Amino acid sequence: MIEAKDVSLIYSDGTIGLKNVNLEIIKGSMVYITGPSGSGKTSLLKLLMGMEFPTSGVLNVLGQAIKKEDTSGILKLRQRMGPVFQEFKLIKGRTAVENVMLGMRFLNFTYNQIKEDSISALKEVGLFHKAQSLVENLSYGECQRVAIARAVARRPELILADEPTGNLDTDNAVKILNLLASFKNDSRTVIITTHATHLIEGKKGAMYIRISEGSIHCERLEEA
Ligand SMILES: Nc1ncnc2c1ncn2[C@@H]1O[C@H](COP(=O)(O)OP(=O)(O)OP(=O)(O)O)[C@@H](O)[C@H]1O
Repeated sequence: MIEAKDVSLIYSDGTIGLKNVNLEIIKGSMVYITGPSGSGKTSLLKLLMGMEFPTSGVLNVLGQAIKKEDTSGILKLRQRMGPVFQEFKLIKGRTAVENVMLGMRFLNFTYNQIKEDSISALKEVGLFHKAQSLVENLSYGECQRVAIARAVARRPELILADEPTGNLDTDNAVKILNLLASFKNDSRTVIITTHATHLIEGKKGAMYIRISEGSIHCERLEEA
C-alpha cells in the first residue's frame, strides 16, 4: 500500500531532505519513524501526503503515484488520509466540534453525517465534554486530541502524525501514542514520527524505521 523505490527529495535550495529511500509498508501496519532533528522524518511524511514530490525515484501511496502532474489524483488521495500536523492547524474562534467538522468539509458526506461523525470522533478521543468549547480555551493536550479527532473522523485508510508527543509530559505523551495506535486496524495504517524512542519500544507487530541524514538506517519489525 506504500512503496518507495529509490526516492530522493532535494529541496529547491539544494538541501537533501531524503536520499534513496526504499520502503514497503503493508496495509494495516503500525509504523514508528524515529531519527534526530533534521534527519528527514517530516520530509518523508510530506512525500506520503503529496505535499512534496520525489525529485527522483518512484513513490506509490494507497495505489496513487505521488507525482506533481497528477493534481486531481493527489487531492483524492488526501481525502483518504488523516493527517495530524505538528502545529495542529486548528482554527481559532471555532469550537472543537466545528474544527473537526471543517476537516470533513471536502468529503462527500451530508451535514448531519459530518456532525454525527465529528461528535463520535470527539468521544473516541475523550473530549465529548469539550465539543462546544472554543479551541483557544483548550489545553495543549486537548488541542492535540481535537486534531486527532479531526484526522480520524474522516475514516481514513492512513493516519499520519508528525511528532505528536512534541510538548507533552511523559504521561500525556504515552496516552496520545496509545490513542493513535488504537486507530490501527486491518485496513487502516498508522504512521507516527517521534523523538520519544523510549516510549515506543517493543510494541508487538510494529514496524520501526530509523532515519538519519535523509537515509533509512534501520528498519525492523517487532514480533507480534
Ligand atoms: N522547505 C524546505 N526547504 C529547504 N530545506 C528544507 C525544507 N524542509 C526541510 N528542509 C531540510 O530538510 C532536512 C530534513 O528536514 P525534516 O523537517 O524532514 O527533518 P525532521 O527529521 O522532521 O526534523 P525535526 O525532528 O526537527 O522535525 C533538514 O535539513 C531541513 O532543514
